[in-house]
Amino acid sequence: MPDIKQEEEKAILVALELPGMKSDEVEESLNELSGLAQTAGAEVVDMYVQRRNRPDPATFLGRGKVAELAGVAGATGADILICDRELQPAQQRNLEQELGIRVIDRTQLILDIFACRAQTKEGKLQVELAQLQYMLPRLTGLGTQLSRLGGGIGTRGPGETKLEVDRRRIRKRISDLKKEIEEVRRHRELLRRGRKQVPLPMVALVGYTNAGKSTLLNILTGAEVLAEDKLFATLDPTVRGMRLPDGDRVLLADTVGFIQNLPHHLVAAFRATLEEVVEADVIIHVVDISHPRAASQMQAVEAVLESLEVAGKPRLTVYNKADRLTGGLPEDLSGQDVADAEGVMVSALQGTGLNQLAQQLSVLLRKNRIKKTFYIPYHKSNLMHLIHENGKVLQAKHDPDGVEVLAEMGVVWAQRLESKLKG
Ligand SMILES: Nc1nc2c(ncn2[C@@H]2O[C@H](COP(=O)(O)OP(=O)(O)OP(=O)(O)O)[C@@H](O)[C@H]2O)c(=O)[nH]1
Ligand SMILES: [Mg+2]
Repeated sequence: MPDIKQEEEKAILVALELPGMKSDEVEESLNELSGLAQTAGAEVVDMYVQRRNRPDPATFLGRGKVAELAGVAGATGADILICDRELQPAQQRNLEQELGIRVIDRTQLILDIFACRAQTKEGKLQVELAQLQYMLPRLTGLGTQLSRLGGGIGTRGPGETKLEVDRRRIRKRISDLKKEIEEVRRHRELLRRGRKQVPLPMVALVGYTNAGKSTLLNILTGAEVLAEDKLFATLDPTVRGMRLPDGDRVLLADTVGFIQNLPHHLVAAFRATLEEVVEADVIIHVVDISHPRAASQMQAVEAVLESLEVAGKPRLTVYNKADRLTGGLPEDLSGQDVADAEGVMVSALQGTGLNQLAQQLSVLLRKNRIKKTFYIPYHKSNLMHLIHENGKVLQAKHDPDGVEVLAEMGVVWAQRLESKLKG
């Protein structure tokens, strides 16, 4: 088949170092942006960090830097400038005007990657929704997102009327998309309920993008999820069964990778993809222990887990890519950090440490499953579903007012049931 791929776009990357930021963190974030740009198919021709007290309200970067970049853009034949921070619509427009090339920010870049990678219907709908929501407030005045890319004569953008039509169309599409997503979600909810009939514990693999979650899922379950050295290889959740050494079966769910500075509305858009995490009984946090910024990646993941309100769930930390640890632990991670977290070292690639992983998972599940007797009065018998969905009934004794149930279920659910019985 002929290769019809377009020539790679040439990209210049810029970041601002504002007061209070650490140089090496700005640098690392810029490197990550470079990885994202390459994932999106761009060739990075230059990277800049500018120190400033605050972003220039009109052009984000300072005057001098803008002039310098205009020269660089000409000399390198760059097509696009990517900023490692969310740009105001006006800043974006002004920069484009002054540089004469396309300007986007980290959010748009991530959205672009998501757009290329989403496989399922739900994933695609979510990406489109996030893109439109991002675009809507940016549709203002001269030179809009929809029209300004023409170049040359006639690039002055549509008049207000056309703009209003565009806005209305986009709002309509947004509301249609929301309905469609709701539809798909209901369907997934049914699937999930189906899974709960078989009361298997759900274990969610979470972690920074590229940590090796999909590779781990594949080797543990024999699945064939695309795993590659690109950021955001996985956008759609995959769930597979896995048998633990003691015979227990669990469901293992792969999830979308997290990343630093992932804008809030993006996290919201992908909430559905993260439902597996919210629903999970146990969370496995996969860490790329060979990454120089392993500790700050762990913190970024922690922050997302907190925002999903699942930070308190039973947790296992898996330090992956142990095969690449030739020179000791990454610089920002102390041995103590590793020792403190309940964790296990593995190499998903070479298949080492997997037995310990399975064993620790068994222990964790046992520890967090308890047998307990509840008295459920008939007027609260709707609460029985909590047991049926999240555990099993071992014995039941009826009397005129209710039923005494001996149940085996996860601690989390047992606590929830108890508080509902009291309240
Ligand atoms: N050396 C080494 N490489 C690994 C290991 N596990 C995964 N990788 C590589 O790391 C890269 C990313 O792996 P994935 O499994 O796609 O990572 P992921 O966490 O699913 O990434 P996203 O879906 O993008 O969030 C791939 O090139 C893997 O081959 C490991 O134990 N050792
Ligand atoms: Mg993956």
